Amino acid sequence: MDTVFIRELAVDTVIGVYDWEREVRQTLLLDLDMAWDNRPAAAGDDLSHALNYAAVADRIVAFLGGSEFLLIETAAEEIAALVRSEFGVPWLRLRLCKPGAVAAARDVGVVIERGERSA
Ligand SMILES: Nc1nc2c(c(=O)[nH]1)N=C([C@H](O)[C@@H](O)CO)CN2
Repeated sequence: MDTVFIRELAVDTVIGVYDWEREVRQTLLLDLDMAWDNRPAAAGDDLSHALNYAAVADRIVAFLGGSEFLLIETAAEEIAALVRSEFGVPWLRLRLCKPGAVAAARDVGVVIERGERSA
């Protein structure tokens, strides 16, 4: 299966378990790989058959930007469910990063895979 991807999508949101984190907005970075058969879009040179990465990115920014999750695990799970249900994506891998959350680390985060990836 082909993929359509998004790299380092930056979204400001309320996220975190500590009291101070409920009072500020922090930037999360998202990498997303989505299984999609790209041949119909290519054959017709037609966006209507493509998985529109701009539409997916806009939806994630709107959803995550308006959310107030405690854990990045929960945010990742909800984003994965939304992308799969609203865009018909059969499989995805989502990496959600919270840069700066651990002072001595460049980055921390989670990676999840959901759905079935056909050959
Ligand atoms: N596995 C996780 N560990 C931690 C999370 C999280 O969302 N998932 N969150 C925090 C705090 O909010 C932290 O980011 C504050 O710096 C700690 N550990």
